[in-house]
Amino acid sequence: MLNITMIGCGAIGIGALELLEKDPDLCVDAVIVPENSEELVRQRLAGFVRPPRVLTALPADARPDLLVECAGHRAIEEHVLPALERGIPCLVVSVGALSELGLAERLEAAARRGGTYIELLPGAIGGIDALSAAKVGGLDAVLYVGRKPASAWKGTPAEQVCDLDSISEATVIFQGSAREAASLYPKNANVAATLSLAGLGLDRTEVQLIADPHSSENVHRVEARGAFGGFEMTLRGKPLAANPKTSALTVYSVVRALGNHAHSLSI
Ligand SMILES: NC(=O)C1=CN([C@@H]2O[C@H](COP(=O)(O)OP(=O)(O)OC[C@H]3O[C@@H](n4cnc5c(N)ncnc54)[C@H](OP(=O)(O)O)[C@@H]3O)[C@@H](O)[C@H]2O)C=CC1
Ligand SMILES: O=C([O-])CC(=O)C(=O)O
Repeated sequence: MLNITMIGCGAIGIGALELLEKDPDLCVDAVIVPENSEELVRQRLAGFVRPPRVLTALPADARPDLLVECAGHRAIEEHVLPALERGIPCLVVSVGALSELGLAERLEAAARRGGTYIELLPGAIGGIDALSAAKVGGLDAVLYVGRKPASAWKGTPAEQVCDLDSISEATVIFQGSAREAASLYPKNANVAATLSLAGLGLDRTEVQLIADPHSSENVHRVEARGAFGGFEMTLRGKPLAANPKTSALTVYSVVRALGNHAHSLSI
């Protein structure tokens, strides 16, 4: 049985914990959350058959088989980097954080020093296997179009581009490189960053972001061309009720990745 520590217990964390309870090969033994939400999370987990311990940091003597991050960019600095240094393998869902200059290299160096590895999860997007395989042969162009309900862009620079409450048509709120997209829209940068890391990098991956008052889904479209040929993919993700900015597929991606580490046959 794999012993897992999870960082963060919000929309993705709770969703994943509910599904993982049914897997006899996995045990989420502890969740790490900020100090001020410790009690609330303990209450949320009270109904679980095997409620994980709620902690604010990984104890010095803890040695989980895997640490899975479902928390946010700050948690990578606070928890993932030190865990890698200690030799604990880490799975990361806040891939957008790796758009920060130098962070990917620091994570890689920490994992090398710890003799372990860090795995970036596909989360809300699919086709990462095909894109990163295509990269081996050489990619010419990658375009990512992210379309979300207008309300999902509240609290972002999209508010300066249009009136999100009154637009009647789908409106392009950003067009540029994945690097610019990540700096302007850090909380929506996970898919763009994942595609960039798998493919052409942050500067050569083109991004278009759309606020769509008629959409109730997070729609991710990817087009790629290269020596392999080409592919076009549209993924229409249902948002999680607990956090509409996050697609439900992200929860399933976490559960799949953990299962793949525990089961004898994986795909
Ligand atoms: N790769 C992908 O495709 C996707 C990635 N994501 C990323 O996944 C992450 C989680 O998303 P989601 O669950 O929807 O977000 P939520 O806001 O619902 O949950 C985040 C949880 O992490 C906790 N947390 C925040 N900072 C820290 C920290 N430093 N240490 C420990 N716990 C912390 C929060 O606690 P508190 O409530 O106290 O702040 C909360 O419990 C986000 O970074 C998001 O950007 C999301 C969607 C897709
Ligand atoms: O659809 C999602 O879950 C999240 C998303 O677009 C992103 O963070 O890039």
